[in-house]
Amino acid sequence: MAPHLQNFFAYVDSHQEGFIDRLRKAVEIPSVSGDAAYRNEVFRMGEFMATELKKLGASVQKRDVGTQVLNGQTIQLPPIILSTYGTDPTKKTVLVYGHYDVQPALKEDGWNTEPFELVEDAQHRLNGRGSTDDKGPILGWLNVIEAHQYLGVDLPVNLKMCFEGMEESGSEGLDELIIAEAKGYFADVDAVCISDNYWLGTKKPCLTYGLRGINYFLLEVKGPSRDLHSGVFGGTVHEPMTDLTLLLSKLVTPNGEILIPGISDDVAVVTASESSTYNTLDFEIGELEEAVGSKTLIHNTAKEALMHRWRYPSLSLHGIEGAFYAPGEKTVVPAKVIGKFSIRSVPDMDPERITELVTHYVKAEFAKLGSKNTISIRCTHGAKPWVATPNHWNYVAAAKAVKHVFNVDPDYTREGGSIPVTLTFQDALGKNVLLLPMGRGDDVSLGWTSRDWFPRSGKMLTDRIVRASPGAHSINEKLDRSNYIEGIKLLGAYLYEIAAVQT
Ligand SMILES: C[C@H](N)C(=O)N[C@@H](Cc1c[nH]cn1)C(=O)O
Ligand SMILES: [Zn+2]
Ligand SMILES: [Zn+2]
Repeated sequence: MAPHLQNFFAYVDSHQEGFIDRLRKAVEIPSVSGDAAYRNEVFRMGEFMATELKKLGASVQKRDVGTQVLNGQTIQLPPIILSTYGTDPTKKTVLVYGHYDVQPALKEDGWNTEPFELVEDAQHRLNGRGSTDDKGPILGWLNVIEAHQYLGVDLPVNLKMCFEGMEESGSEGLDELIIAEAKGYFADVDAVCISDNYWLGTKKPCLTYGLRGINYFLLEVKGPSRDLHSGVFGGTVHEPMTDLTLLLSKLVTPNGEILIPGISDDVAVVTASESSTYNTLDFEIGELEEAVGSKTLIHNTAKEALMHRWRYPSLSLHGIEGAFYAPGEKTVVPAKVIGKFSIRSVPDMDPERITELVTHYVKAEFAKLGSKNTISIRCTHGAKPWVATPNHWNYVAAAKAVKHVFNVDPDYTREGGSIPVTLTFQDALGKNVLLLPMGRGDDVSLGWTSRDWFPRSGKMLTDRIVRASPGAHSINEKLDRSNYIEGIKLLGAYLYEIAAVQT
């Protein structure tokens, strides 16, 4: 290995605590983008990123992208941070993207530790909301810059950084900014790297070349003007919950088959070459069971399961706002309920077509009920699916970096989640996009959001939590210390390989 990389790796190894401290400060800011009550915290996190970048000597622009309506209020969108480190025209320019907002988290959801405190446990897991998604990875880039400054070595490439505070809530404002700046701020970008996903399993690194899209729906059923007593009014009114649960049951079968006519018409057919890519993956069905924390998988083989995670659409029911869920036996008839569900889409599905099909179907099914309640359905945010060809020099460089750090060749994976901006970068800038994950597959496995699932049994709740896997959007999100530290090395090594690779 080249001496500059050896020195860089040694520096990272011996400065772990400082890097963890930076992550600790970031996790302590509850930058939840999906709740208006936390909007100041998202701004505070944006300020934290800007300050850290300026301290490292990077130039920083905080771009205001306007307002949004959330929880019935019009509120300011958090800034998009555009930062530049190095402007040497003889070097390649790499654009890195990540997000500084997080999913919601409450201790009473079943977290073992305070979600907005970074707590290292006996297995050297750094627990805390945003540790892996996506504060650890974005700070990884800053740590790479800091290490080079201390070593007195220039970065081998110019870095452009784009950090947003709305990724978990539809990336509002970002597409427009990228399109507007494609020939401006982003004009000299040679390749794009996003570290905001996870290894397939827990041991082997991967490079990711595909994501599913998402259409998120709110289905509201309204009836009485106020909540009612079921003893007084039960049997006399059309109950919104009855209508809603029936409609939700018409969306998907327990085997995951989506019931909306026409929804799968545009799904790309599996070619023989695509099918063969699943045969070489280092992944067992048992790993998925372990990640899920139960033996409740729909499919029997790893190949089938991964295909349904990566390249077929899925429909998930997320929750019902307005429904009674607290402990106790309240005999309420909720007056208005909002069902929440989303469809993960794949090539060649189109978000607008999906919304059309869903809206038409839900309204037609509602009409069959003969209910006098009213419904409204809307898609709150959408993202298109994305697939790249992983033989580009961007991927070649990343594979070499993986080899330097982990001494293995990476797996090539797709991902079931969504990062709305990926396709925009690819299309608007016309550049290759690589996903280079830092965290492990079990950072993201869904643990039980126990408050909703086991609302009435404290005992059962505890039993479940003990067995639950950690989760990026669920309880006990974590980033293993070694993934953070080796991940910093990986990001740095990637920049060296980008500088060296033939284009
Ligand atoms: C893969 C990425 N780290 C992620 O978690 N993306 C989210 C994006 C999203 C969309 N609606 C809400 N969040 C995801 O795939 O759920
Ligand atoms: Zn993320
Ligand atoms: Zn996320």
